[in-house]
Amino acid sequence: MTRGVAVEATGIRRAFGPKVVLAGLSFVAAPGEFVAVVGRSGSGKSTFLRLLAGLDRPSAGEVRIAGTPLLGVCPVARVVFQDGRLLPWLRVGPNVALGLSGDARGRANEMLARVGLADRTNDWPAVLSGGQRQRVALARALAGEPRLLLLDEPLGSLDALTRIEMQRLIEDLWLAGRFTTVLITHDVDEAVTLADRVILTAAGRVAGEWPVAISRPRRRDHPDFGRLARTILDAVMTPAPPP
Ligand SMILES: Nc1ncnc2c1ncn2[C@@H]1O[C@H](COP(=O)(O)OP(=O)(O)OP(=O)(O)O)[C@@H](O)[C@H]1O
Repeated sequence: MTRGVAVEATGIRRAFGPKVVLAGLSFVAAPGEFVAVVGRSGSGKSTFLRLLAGLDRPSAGEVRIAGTPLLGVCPVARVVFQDGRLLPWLRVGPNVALGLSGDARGRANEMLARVGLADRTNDWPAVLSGGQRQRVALARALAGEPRLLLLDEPLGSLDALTRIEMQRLIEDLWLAGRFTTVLITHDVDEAVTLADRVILTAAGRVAGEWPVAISRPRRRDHPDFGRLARTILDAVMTPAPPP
């Protein structure tokens, strides 16, 4: 059973003063789908994610979550940012439980165990490694039982090995929870490893789209993997006209 919601963005335009960042972007994700977003730096990926989270409003166009127009902060979405954004004055356990009430607090410990950090609940964020901090951020997002998980380069600051471990963890958690997931990444291999579908943003729109039909867990030495990753990378590198 999927817990994920349908996501629909139609004709999204977002300008900051004269600067047009999104120029009529349209996007659909099915309930429980895992979509990765790649694109050059500055192509509007984070802006798009913030709009899906309801942390920002489009200048024109509409976002619908589970068929309902999004008018404020999306109540069923949780976001994980690159730096984790843990509160330094709260220990790990309270960071994960933040915003949860009553019975839901038990889930904080459960999620810490799921990300392998059950024994770190009394530690301060400052003593954790970068990978551990991102695990805590993931646990915090998942403790809120999101039906839409929005990941903005969550593994961008991690070393290569930790990154691969975290990719496996994200895939396992997603397979177990089947929340709809949108992952922004600069790493095309990461996108092809994790996503059901990869989209490319350029010139303020979705400029390319590739379903990933390789069975999970995916191996990078699979012949289709390298072929698809090269095709996507070539598209990312192709210069786009301004929006
Ligand atoms: N609040 C804002 N005010 C003005 N300009 C903004 C604002 N937010 C984003 N921008 C601009 O919009 C453009 C797209 O930014 P955004 O962060 O969405 O891109 P991105 O694709 O996520 O980039 P990166 O991959 O480098 O994180 C950039 O040129 C950025 O400077």
